[in-house]
Amino acid sequence: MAERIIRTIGVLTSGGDAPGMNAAIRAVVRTALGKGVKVRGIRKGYKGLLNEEIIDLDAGDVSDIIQRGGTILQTARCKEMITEEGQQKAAAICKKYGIDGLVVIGGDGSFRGAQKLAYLGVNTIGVPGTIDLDIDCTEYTIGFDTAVNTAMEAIDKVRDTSTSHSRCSIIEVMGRDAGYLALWCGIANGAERILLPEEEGYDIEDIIDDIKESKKRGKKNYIIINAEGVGDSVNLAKTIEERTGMETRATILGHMQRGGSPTCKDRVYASIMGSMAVDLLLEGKTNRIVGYRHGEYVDFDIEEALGMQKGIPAYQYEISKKLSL
Ligand SMILES: Nc1ncnc2c1ncn2[C@@H]1O[C@H](COP(=O)(O)OP(=O)(O)OP(=O)(O)O)[C@@H](O)[C@H]1O
Ligand SMILES: O=P(O)(O)OC[C@H]1O[C@](O)(CO)[C@@H](O)[C@@H]1O
Ligand SMILES: [Mg+2]
Repeated sequence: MAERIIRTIGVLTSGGDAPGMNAAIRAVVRTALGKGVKVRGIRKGYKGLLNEEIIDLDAGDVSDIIQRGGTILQTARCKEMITEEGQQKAAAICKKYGIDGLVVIGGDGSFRGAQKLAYLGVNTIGVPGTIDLDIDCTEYTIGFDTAVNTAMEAIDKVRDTSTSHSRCSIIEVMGRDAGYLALWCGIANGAERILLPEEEGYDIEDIIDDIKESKKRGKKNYIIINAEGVGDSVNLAKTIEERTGMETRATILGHMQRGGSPTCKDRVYASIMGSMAVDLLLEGKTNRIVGYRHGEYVDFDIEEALGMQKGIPAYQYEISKKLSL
């Protein structure tokens, strides 16, 4: 591919924040500056781009942020960016500010926006930053490791009190459309059940029979990890208590899962991916996302990346069931 001259790179974070986004921003800024390229930070994702909330970023602006959760640039969800007019306005603003390369740190939705900008002539590279782990072309997304560890630790705590009271606990983890957090917590916390948005409903009778059986076997608790996309944890708790006689509580972990200092893994992967995004732009690439596959950092065409459907690995799900006796 022919080299493109990139003089200014813009960077934004979009969609739900994810621990490690700051490490990625830092890597973009310092890699670009190291190559003599100017960096502009765009606040609040596409919303900030459309409102021209654009600042210059220097090496010092990203000091002391690698260990911080959230995103110093802030983030947003922006309906206007989904419209053609919004996309054209966004591309025109990039041109106005001399942004000839843009690094978009976010999830699948954010990449759709990046793709539209690429079609409108702004060179874009996506860096996967989402706690949902729901981008098929990459085995890793920034933030998942921190979020899953945060959820796991919280669930351990709920289990302590659940066991003490011989209760059933339904613990709702994030994931509107993606069940990876639920699956991993289910395995890591040794849950009796995992309810996933990828499945078509669940069999309440089977759960009730299983709880009754487990009570007979003398089990001291019954842990159900429920993904946000399945939801309705409070009503499910009421039904279970009424039908089994086992005291049941629902705990919705909520946004605490998205915060906190990133793990080592999130910091390191974010640093490498952020840096690689700049290298790809400088190599003349556009409309691509960075990924991690089979032990290597790779890049994919956005179209191809978003075309892949990420399902829950059936074998892993089966194992979670086998282990939850
Ligand atoms: N089809 C689309 N075309 C253009 N822009 C889009 C499109 N879909 C989403 N976006 C933009 O990307 C933003 C973020 O998308 P979304 O809310 O799906 O989060 P995400 O990037 O998938 O992250 P996460 O799922 O981790 O929260 C949207 O608010 C919107 O501005
Ligand atoms: O914070 P919001 O906008 O309610 O978004 C919640 C959604 O974002 C995610 O946390 C991903 O960022 C999903 O797991 C969740 O469904
Ligand atoms: Mg998403």
